[in-house]
Amino acid sequence: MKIGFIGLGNMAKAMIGGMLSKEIVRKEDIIGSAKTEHTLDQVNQMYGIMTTSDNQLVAKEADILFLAIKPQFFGEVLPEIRGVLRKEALIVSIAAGKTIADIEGLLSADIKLVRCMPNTPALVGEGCTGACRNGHVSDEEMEVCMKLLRSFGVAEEVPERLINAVAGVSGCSPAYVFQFLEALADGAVLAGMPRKQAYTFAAQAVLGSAKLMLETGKHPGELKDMVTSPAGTTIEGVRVLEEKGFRGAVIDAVKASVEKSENM
Ligand SMILES: NC(=O)C1=CN([C@@H]2O[C@H](COP(=O)(O)OP(=O)(O)OC[C@H]3O[C@@H](n4cnc5c(N)ncnc54)[C@H](O)[C@@H]3O)[C@@H](O)[C@H]2O)C=CC1
Ligand SMILES: O=C(O)[C@@H]1CCC=N1
Repeated sequence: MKIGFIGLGNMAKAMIGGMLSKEIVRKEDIIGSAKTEHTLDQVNQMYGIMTTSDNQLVAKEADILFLAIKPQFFGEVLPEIRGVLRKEALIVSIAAGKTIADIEGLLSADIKLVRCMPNTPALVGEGCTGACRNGHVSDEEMEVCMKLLRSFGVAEEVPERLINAVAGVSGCSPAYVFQFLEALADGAVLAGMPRKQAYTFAAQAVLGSAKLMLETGKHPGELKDMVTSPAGTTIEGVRVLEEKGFRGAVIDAVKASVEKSENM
């Protein structure tokens, strides 16, 4: 099975890195195209996959073709590959904001199409992907696609109406988490900790908290209460975050991302 990537940017590299590390596909089975020589050389050297500037070659070869370009370039790139796609190929778009109807409109209503929303932790096998499909993708074909998406993390099928919510909660949120991590570490630096150590402690605290929630299945409020001793140190910090509108700000950030996806 040949896997094609049109676009070899941050998200494609994370997915390819994740797929190869799980040995779900071999590097010989991946071919990718991008715009600049620099990217083509870089990705070829990083992963040993075949790279080319020829989008049509990738589209012709791929059994599963990932559209990993920015949504703004769909109008330019999709008409370029429309004529060479194989009828049985599965097209998988990872673009924010581009609906199944948009993509069918640019390619053909007859294509087998999956629209998904991954995230960059795919690079370390901890991605999170929501995926939906059009009516031409059979259960068996979807399972093959989901297996590929699961090679770099959690992947679940969702109705298309929830794809923008997936973008908000997991596609975009690594950026919010990194903002939080940077700030958390700054707080530790303010208290005298060396910066490198502060990043390790901040990241491990977030990793451990996420794992604790996933593995215990406990409500986040209950887990918060387990940290928060009466008249203790944590409640002081919790009070400040509530005063500053931390939770409202996070909800608004997700809402803004969802709305941007809707209006792209
Ligand atoms: N970065 C992220 O965290 C996530 C990105 N996405 C989606 O992934 C897609 C790609 O995003 P990024 O990887 O962040 O962008 P990027 O800017 O890092 O990569 C885009 C790639 O497309 C290539 N490209 C540009 N024009 C091209 C053309 N005409 N033909 C072939 N290749 C061309 C560029 O050379 C580059 O390799 C977007 O549609 C985005 O919505 C989805 C989920 C998360
Ligand atoms: O910012 C973006 O548009 C992309 C899509 C989801 C995450 N990054």
